[in-house]
Amino acid sequence: MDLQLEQLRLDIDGRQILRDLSLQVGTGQVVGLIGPNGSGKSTALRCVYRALRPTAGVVRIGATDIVELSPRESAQLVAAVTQDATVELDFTVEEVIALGRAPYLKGNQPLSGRELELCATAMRRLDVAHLARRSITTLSGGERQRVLIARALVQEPEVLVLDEPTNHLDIRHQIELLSLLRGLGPTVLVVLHDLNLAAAACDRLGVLSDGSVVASGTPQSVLTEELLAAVFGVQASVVRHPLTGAPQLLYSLMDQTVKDAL
Ligand SMILES: Nc1ncnc2c1ncn2[C@@H]1O[C@H](COP(=O)(O)OP(=O)(O)OP(=O)(O)O)[C@@H](O)[C@H]1O
Repeated sequence: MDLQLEQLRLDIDGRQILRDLSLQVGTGQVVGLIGPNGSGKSTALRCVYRALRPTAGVVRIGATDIVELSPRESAQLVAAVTQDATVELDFTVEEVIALGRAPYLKGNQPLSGRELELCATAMRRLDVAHLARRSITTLSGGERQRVLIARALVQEPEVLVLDEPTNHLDIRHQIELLSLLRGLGPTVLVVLHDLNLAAAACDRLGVLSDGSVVASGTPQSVLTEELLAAVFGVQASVVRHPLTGAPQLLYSLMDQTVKDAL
């Protein structure tokens, strides 16, 4: 199903954090949300997984306004991998991943054979099968991140939102994760800071600045030297990846000549 953010506005303590934010993610597409620190990326995602209710505007999945859904219905449609997910309880990795099925289970109903296979497949895809019996509290940041993504996959959502999922991951796992997102099935909205990885992994990008989408489209159309200067305040040269043709950015460190040019 497609995901639509329609004219979202969010005010906190009299300050507009999101202003008329509109963005569309087509069914099965991977759309990257990029923008400087504090531009509203995490806040926009929070509106999608209902941690925040916008002051105005609508988030739709297919034809459904998500505020009309029960928490269980919503958890069947949207899975979120967030920065602030805390897993303090002393659960094993396989128990944490199995929790992804909670929106479908009643009471203490055990997982079916199909659900156990789903968990095993997600563990293999995220390279955490060897950690199955370990306590989640003993994992490294990157291992833990991969477990939380496996749990989100097990949820079989229509829409998957991820907030900087490559944080903590080494470069191999960053590339593996972003490659995985592309063939996954659900509609994906992902916040990324690494613009080169965003260009490689996403069908489209939405650029946030000061709570609004200031540009959206293919990475090629969005990642221009002018936009990078105007929105991020950096001077970058845009070249083509020699194998894929995706835009890739080469940055210059800021000496006075560069600062003067911006
Ligand atoms: N609960 C809150 N109370 C007050 N201000 C908030 C709250 N949540 C977010 N903000 C402010 O809203 C703005 C957008 O925050 P948000 O976390 O969405 O930005 P971001 O684009 O995800 O930033 P980053 O790249 O640094 O993670 C920031 O200025 C932040 O300080």
